[in-house]
Amino acid sequence: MSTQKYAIGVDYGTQSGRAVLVDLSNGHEIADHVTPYPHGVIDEKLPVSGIELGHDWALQHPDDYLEVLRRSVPAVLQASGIAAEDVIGLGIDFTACTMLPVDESGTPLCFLPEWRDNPHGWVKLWKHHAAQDEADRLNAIAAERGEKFLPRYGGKISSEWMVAKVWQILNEAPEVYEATDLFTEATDWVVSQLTGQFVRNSCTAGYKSIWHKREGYPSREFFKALDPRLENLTATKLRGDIKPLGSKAGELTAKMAELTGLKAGTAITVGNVDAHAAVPAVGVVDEGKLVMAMGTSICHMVLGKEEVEVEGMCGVVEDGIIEGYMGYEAGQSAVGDIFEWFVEEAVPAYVKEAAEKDGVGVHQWLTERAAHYKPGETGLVALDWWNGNRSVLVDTNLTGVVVGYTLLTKPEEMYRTLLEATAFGTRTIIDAFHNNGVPVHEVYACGGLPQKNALLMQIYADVTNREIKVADSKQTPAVGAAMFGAVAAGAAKGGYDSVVDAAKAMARVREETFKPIPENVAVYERLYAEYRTLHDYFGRGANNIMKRLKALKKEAAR
Ligand SMILES: Nc1ncnc2c1ncn2[C@@H]1O[C@H](COP(=O)(O)OP(=O)(O)O)[C@@H](O)[C@H]1O
Ligand SMILES: O=C(CO)[C@@H](O)[C@@H](O)COP(=O)(O)O
Repeated sequence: MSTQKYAIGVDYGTQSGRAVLVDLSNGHEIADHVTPYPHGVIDEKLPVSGIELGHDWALQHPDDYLEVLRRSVPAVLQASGIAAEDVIGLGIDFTACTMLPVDESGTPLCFLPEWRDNPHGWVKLWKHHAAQDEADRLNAIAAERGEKFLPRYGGKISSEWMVAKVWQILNEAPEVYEATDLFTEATDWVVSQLTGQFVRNSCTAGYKSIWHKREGYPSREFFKALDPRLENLTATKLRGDIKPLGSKAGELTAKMAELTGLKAGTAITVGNVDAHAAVPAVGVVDEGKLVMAMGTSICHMVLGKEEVEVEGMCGVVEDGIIEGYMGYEAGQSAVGDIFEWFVEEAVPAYVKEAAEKDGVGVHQWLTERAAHYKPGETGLVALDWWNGNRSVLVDTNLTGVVVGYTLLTKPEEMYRTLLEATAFGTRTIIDAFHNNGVPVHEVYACGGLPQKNALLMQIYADVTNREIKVADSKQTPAVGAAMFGAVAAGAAKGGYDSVVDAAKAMARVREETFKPIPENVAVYERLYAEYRTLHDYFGRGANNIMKRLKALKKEAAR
């Protein structure tokens, strides 16, 4: 056994899961391994039965999560050559609210033949948006009752979150609701598979299940007002101990030790959310610094001392990110996903052929050409609502808009416009925090996008007029998860006693930063004003055309 100690972080993203083995003395990533989910995002048909899913559905297969443990954990152990006894802790982070129904033995209902062909027996992925009716009703009832929790969630509970999703199950498949012993976040379920015991984590409970450190869940009366059948939800199907981030959920079972190659008894920390785990991994453990986890979507995280109200934020949770601070979260529900839509669905054949001929990906081909344009030169501006608007409008029924097309518009101009639109979405969020008592002085970026697209990052620096520091890590959330794993192991075992200590030793950002270019900032101020006009016009009820179009579409599909 060496004195040098390590931890493993496993990051469960939207398309894949990845394990990273991290040196606890300096945060260096010794080995990483990605397992694409065999079933990916299930949004058209159920596996096996081929049963068609409704509009706005997004499911996953829980065995895909175990597959990541089966493949990626042994792979990082093997690649690193580190002895299993020197890996003292493991932490996971996940997309959220990604939830599933399980029976008394903790088995996902979709594993059981009697529920396999019912879409409600499966994991509902964070971006499952088919519980909007329930979310709308929940928000109306909470507002009418003057529920104190509502302002903590920016005035609206999202259809992506636990209660809306549970209520959808109850409404559409009461038999599945009945057969469910627990509704659990996927992050808590995977931890329970590792340790053999079920504990919830305070982060997802706080941000996604309306739980409060001092006040607990909303009252039974509130749930009864939603639906009498939900009156006892929190004491029954949402029951379970809720432990703070970094605490030990349990130890690795012998069965899981065999499956992963780790030692039985390795400390396993409670589950965490991907974006939240990334915050200490870039060294942010105090106020004024906003962290963007940039991938298919963006989560924006910032710490504060006071609890204040910010329009449309996803939530403020005490100790929700770092102990001793109010953790604020906001987000954009599609960013990389919009660029991917463009590349997959809207690019002419000549672009794909040219990219192939040049031996580069379509994103890169478009980006190289888009970089030749100055801000404003495309004559275009867009609203980034391809997957609704998470912050600050909190409305999944909003859709995308591009203004300014002409017969001369080029694909690279459209691509640049989409990059800019997402930057304007982020600017709206930063302004909402900064102008309402949660100052944002510095911006940090992590996730896949900062590594993939420097033009995008420069646009973000120019649009937000803030310098952006980028994580010096390919897998920031996983490194954060490993840090929490090291905290669960504790300093006596070679880990850390707090995540602040872990961050001091292990967090890293690159030296090179993206600095705002004054002449770009000036033009983007003007373009941003145009964006805000469109944003308020289409997003705040002056013209509900997006909703009318969606309603027509639904009617036509019937
Ligand atoms: N060169 C690029 N420029 C901009 N976006 C890109 C580029 N290459 C891939 N993407 C986008 O990156 C997203 C994936 O980001 P990543 O951080 O790897 O995933 P995840 O959010 O699942 O963790 C996809 O939505 C894809 O469209
Ligand atoms: O909503 C949250 C966190 O609160 C994320 O899990 C969700 O946006 C998915 O993130 P990714 O785009 O997969 O990184």
